[in-house]
Amino acid sequence: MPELVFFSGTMDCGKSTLALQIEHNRSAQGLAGIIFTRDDRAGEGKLSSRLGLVTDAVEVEDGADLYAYVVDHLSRGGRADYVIADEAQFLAPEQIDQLARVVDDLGLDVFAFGITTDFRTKLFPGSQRLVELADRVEVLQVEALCWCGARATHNARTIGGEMVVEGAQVVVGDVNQSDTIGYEVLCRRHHRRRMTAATARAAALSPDVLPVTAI
Ligand SMILES: Nc1ncnc2c1ncn2[C@@H]1O[C@H](COP(=O)(O)OP(=O)(O)O)[C@@H](O)[C@H]1O
Ligand SMILES: Cc1cn([C@H]2C[C@H](O)[C@@H](COP(=O)(O)O)O2)c(=O)[nH]c1=O
Repeated sequence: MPELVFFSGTMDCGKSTLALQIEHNRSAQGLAGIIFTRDDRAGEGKLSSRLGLVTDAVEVEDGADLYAYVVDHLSRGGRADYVIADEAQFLAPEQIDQLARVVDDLGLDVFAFGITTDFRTKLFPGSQRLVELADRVEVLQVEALCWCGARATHNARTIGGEMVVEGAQVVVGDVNQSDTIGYEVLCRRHHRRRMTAATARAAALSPDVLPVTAI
């Protein structure tokens, strides 16, 4: 049975790498896929992983109908055995419905990859719709880690290493950006306390927390 699968996790947990591996393994067996993406850090029409691999993809624009795109591709004699959608958190809920229709009406597997929640721990609308519609939600096995060593479950947005909690939901960016707007994955405890690696380091060095020696 064809399925709509949502592979979800924090930033930097290997989602795009897995998308590229699924693409590689299927195309190595002579299957053809359509790859959708939106706002990848590598630029328009790219699906990229931090391991250095990148492939071309169809950039999804506002209002694009993904079901119509696949039907049009097939009716022009193109081949499609499966569909991959990376950065799926940026898709509109209607576009997730269109992907579900690709599964149900065209009989193709759809593999969607994305982060579930934003820097304020709120669901992205596209991810919410995926959780609502997917046949399966798979959490990636590679654990991204918080600076404290615990499993990272949340995404923090940072400016100069300090966590911010206000701003637009969508700001394309990367982890390990200390000077500009960046992101850091944290465990819930440290996300709640707004404690990033930089602020934890600063607190550890602060004279307020140095041990007091009796004179
Ligand atoms: N230099 C490296 N050597 C080995 N693994 C790396 C390296 N850089 C990144 N990775 C792996 O790649 C993962 C990020 O993969 P990526 O597919 O870009 O993540 P996502 O799409 O979930 O944001 C990291 O969690 C890490 O496991
Ligand atoms: C938490 C959060 C992230 N983003 C952006 C930042 C990146 O461009 C992508 C996630 O990409 P990845 O391949 O999973 O690392 O999402 C955002 O726009 N808003 C947020 O709150």
